Amino acid sequence: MALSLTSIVAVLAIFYFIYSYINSAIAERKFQKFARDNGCSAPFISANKLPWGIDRLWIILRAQSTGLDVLDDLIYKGQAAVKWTNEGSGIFGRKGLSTSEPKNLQAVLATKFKDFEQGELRHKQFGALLGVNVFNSDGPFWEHSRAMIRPQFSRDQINDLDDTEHSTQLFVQAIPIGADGWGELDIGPLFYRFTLDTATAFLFGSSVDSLKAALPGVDVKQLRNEAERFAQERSKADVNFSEAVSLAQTFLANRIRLQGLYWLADTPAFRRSVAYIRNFTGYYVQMALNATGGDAEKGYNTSKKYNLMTALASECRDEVELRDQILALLFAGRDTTSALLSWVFLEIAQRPDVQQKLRQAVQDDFGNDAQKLNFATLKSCKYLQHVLNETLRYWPTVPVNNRTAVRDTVLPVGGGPNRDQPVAVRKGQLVNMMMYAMHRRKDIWGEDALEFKPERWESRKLDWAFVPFSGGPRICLGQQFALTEAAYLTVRILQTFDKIEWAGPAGKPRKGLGLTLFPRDGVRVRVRKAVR
Ligand code: HEM
Repeated sequence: MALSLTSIVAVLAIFYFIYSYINSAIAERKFQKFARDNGCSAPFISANKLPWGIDRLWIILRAQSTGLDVLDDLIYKGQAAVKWTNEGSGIFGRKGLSTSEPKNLQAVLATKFKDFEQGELRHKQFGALLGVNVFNSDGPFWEHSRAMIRPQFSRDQINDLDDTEHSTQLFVQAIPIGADGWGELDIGPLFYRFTLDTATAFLFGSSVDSLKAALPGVDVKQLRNEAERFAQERSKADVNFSEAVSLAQTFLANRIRLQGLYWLADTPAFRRSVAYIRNFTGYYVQMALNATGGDAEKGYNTSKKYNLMTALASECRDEVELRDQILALLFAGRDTTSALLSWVFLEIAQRPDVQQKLRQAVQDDFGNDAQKLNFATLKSCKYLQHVLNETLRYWPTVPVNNRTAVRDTVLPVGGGPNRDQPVAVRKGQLVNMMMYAMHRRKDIWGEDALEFKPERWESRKLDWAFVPFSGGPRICLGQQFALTEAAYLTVRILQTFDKIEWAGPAGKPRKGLGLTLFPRDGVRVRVRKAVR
């Protein structure tokens, strides 16, 4: 008797399930043996109420409307309750290990670097805009990218602060000051413009000067430069570069939140922004390729001072790769640095004691002189550095991060009832690194861990409990660039305004979580121009 098609499919399905079951049972036995051989103990397992972590995803997605503080109420308290390491079935059933242990972060990021990678998901989440680049690749392509880009972040390039001063002056002009010498504004959006302008000057050789659009009485359309007109024509997006970047950034953040369903965050507006940004950047890439290929007729000013695009163009002739590498740097650097500045000024405005001490340090080291500011002098201004460090501890702009294990491996702590035993990690397992929680642990930072206190840095050395820029071979490439820009602008603002008062909502600041952690209600301040 011939079997029907349905019966054949059913038999095959049963065989497939049996095969998968046996396979995973064998893999689990192998993994358990691996764990035993390496002296590992089981991690604390957190159970979800609904399958595949749907309840958790739902809570996170609704956080804005319910007022839940994901970092404090869910992550910090959750990590404290499980003694800083646990395993949970992540969103859509992917088992993840979450940890706020310095030793584990050190292992993932440095000592066991080869056992982990960014993983496929990250490539897909960012790929729609950024293609493949230093930020979202692994293996040989990442090594090649990093080796090519790293020398361009040398101290000499960072020390060229002419463009930074140019943007600082626009920044100050964009602050409306009344006849009484006072002005009130949300200073946060200006930080976004500032970091976009200084980053584009460094990367493209020419700042997009988005701060000009914030000056009083300016016709924004008149400001569009050639690259913007070029991008607009081709992408049919009626935006400028800064608007396109903001929109794309929001979509990228949503793609991260949606995890495996990242592809849902996609609309025609997002695609138009992507096309705009790629064309805009492509315009500069073409000029850099022409310039470095000796085609002077194309009009690129080769005598212009250093810029990263031209430097990279002499090593990489692939137009698309060059574009994606530059874009990755821009996206990795803009929001992170502006979020840092936003938190610094939120704290300075809310804490007159910190402001007073910082102002004194600035006066002592620099007076009112912009000429004295450079990489070395900014670094040696101790209290300024303490304020920056404390801001990055208390408000880490990248509050959580993750890696995927590429083989069965072991992390030094987190197993057993006291979480002090090694813990085994499966190949393919996600390890979530909870920097925000780790930066606020009382057993590491003291009873005052939940206070903003720059003075703690007088006696503290940098170690793996403090990783705002990550660590190991993939440590942030722009760390010194970002710290120099942030320190420079902070000093110049304090030289220009002698009082900064908080004018935003009272109480605990609400957090915004996009690609970075930022003050959700902005940074509303009242400032008084210093009289000289
Ligand atoms: C306060 C400012 C900044 C913070 C807090 C910050 C933080 C970080 C963190 C945590 C990572 C690790 C990401 C990961 O491995 O998953 C990273 C990587 C990176 N950052 Fe930054 N960043 C900042 C500014 C910048 C700037 C200004 C640039 C460039 C202009 C930049 C370029 C990069 C690049 C290229 C990577 C990838 C490095 C690699 O994977 O080899 N960052 N950053």
